[in-house]
Amino acid sequence: MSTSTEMHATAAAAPARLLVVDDDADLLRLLAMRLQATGYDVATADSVAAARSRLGVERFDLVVSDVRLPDGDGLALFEDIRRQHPALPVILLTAHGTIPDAVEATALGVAGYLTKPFDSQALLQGIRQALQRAGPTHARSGLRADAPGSAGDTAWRAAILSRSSRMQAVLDEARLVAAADASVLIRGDSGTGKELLARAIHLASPRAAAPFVAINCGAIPEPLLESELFGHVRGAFTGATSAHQGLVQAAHGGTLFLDEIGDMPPALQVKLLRVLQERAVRPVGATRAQAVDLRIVSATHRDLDAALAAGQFRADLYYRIDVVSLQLPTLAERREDIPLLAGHFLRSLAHKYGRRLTGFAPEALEALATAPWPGNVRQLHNVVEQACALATTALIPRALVERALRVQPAEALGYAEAKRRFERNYLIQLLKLTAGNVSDAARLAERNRTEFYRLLQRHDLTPELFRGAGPDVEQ
Ligand SMILES: Nc1ncnc2c1ncn2[C@@H]1O[C@H](COP(=O)(O)OP(=O)(O)OP(=O)(O)O)[C@@H](O)[C@H]1O
Repeated sequence: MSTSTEMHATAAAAPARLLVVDDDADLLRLLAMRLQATGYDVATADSVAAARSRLGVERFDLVVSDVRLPDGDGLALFEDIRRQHPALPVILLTAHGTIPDAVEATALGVAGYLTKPFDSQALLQGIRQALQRAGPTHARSGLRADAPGSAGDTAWRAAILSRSSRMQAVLDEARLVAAADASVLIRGDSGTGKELLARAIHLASPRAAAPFVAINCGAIPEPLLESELFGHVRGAFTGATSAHQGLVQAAHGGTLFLDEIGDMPPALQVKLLRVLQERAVRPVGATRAQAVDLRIVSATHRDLDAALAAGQFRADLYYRIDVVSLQLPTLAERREDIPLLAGHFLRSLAHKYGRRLTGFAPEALEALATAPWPGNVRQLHNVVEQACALATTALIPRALVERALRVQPAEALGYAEAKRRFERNYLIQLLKLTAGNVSDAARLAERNRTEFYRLLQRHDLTPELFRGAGPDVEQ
C-alpha cells in the first residue's frame, strides 16, 4: 500500500482532493475509506446529478467515476468535465466490456480506466500517475502550473499571448498532453495559432531538445510530398542524383508537425499510417525501412469528421493522429485577447520599422475589439501592420484601423485552386532560376524530364519564354 509521503507531487501543501462517483453504496464507502487511508481527501457522489452539483461549487484534483450510473452515463459526466474543467483528470471504472478497449478511452482523453472488479493497487497507481501528470495545476493551494512563483514555468508557451480563460484551458490541456507521448490533433480556424500551439507542446515535452519539424501537407504538390516526407535514395527516379532525407527522418527523436493534415492525399495517408504503425520509414526507392522515433502533432482547419464520413480521410489514420484533440477558439471567441495582441504586434512592428508609435486611440481600439476577425490572429497582425505602415501620428487613429479592416483577408481558395496556383508558381520559379533549362529545372524538382514536361503542359508554360531575360509571366 502506498504511503502518504509517496502519494504524489502536489501533496506538500495539502492532500489532493478526489471526487469518487459510484451508485453502489458499499463500493463507494469502501473506496472512500481506502483512499482516505492512503492520505487523500475524498468526497463522494452517488449519481451524475450529485457529481455535477459538487463539481459546480467545489474544487477537485481528480475524479474517479463509474461509467454506469442510475441517472446517466459516466461518459456524459466526463464530457461535462472536459468542457468545464478541461485539465481535471478523470479515471473511469467500467463493467467488463463497457468500453471495448483502451484506445477508445484514451482517445476520449480519459486519464485512465479500470475494468471492474479492479485491484485497489491498480486504482491507487492510476490515481498517483494521473495526479503526477497533472502536475501542480490542481494543487489545493490554488497555484496554477504556470503562475508566478509556482513550480511550473511558462517558457514553453511564452510565444502564445493570451489572457482568455478559454485559451488558458487549452494551454492547461496542452501542457498535460505534452508530457505524454500521445498524438495530438489541433483543430481551429485558419490563423488561430495552431502552429504556435504545436511548437509549445513540443517545447513542453520531453522531446524539447530534439527537432521540431513542420510540414504543410496542403501546400506541397502531391508528386513532391512523398519524397519530402519520407525522402528518397539516389537513383530512385530520373533526376534523383543524390539521396534526400525526408522530414520524417529529420524529426527523429522530436516532433513532426503535420499542418493541414486534412489535405493529405489518400495515397500518402496509407503510407503515413504505415510509418506510425511500424515506427519505421522507407524512403522512395529504398529496399529497407529505417526506424524512426517521433511524436506526431497534426492540425486542421477542415472538419475532419466530415472528411471521414465522405470517405476522404482514412478512419484508421484518423484514430492514430487524434488520440488527444485540442480545439483553439477563434479570436472572436476570445475578444479579451485583442488589446493584448494588438499592443504586442504594434510594439514589435514599430521596433521592426524603426517607427515611434505609442499605441491606439481609444476609438481605434474599440474598432479592433468589435471587428469580426474571420482571419483570426493572423488577420489582426496584418491589420496592425497596415495601420503602422500608414500611421503619421504616434497614436494610431480609428480611421486607419477601419481602413485596414476593410481590406479583405486573403481570398479563401478551394484546395484544388490553391494547389494549382502553388504548382504553377513553383514551376515558374524553377524556370526562372534555370533560365528555361528543362533538364536543370526537372533535376531541382526531383522529377524526370517527361514528368516535368507534363507538369509544364498542364500549366501552359513554355520553357523558351524563360530563356534570355526571363519574362513576367502572369501567376
Ligand atoms: N496567441 C498568440 N500570441 C501571439 N501571436 C499569435 C498568437 N496566435 C497566433 N499568433 C500569430 O498569428 C499568426 C498565425 O498563427 P499560426 O500560424 O500559428 O496559425 P495557424 O492556426 O497555424 O494558421 P493556419 O491554419 O493558417 O496554418 C502567426 O504569426 C502567429 O505567430
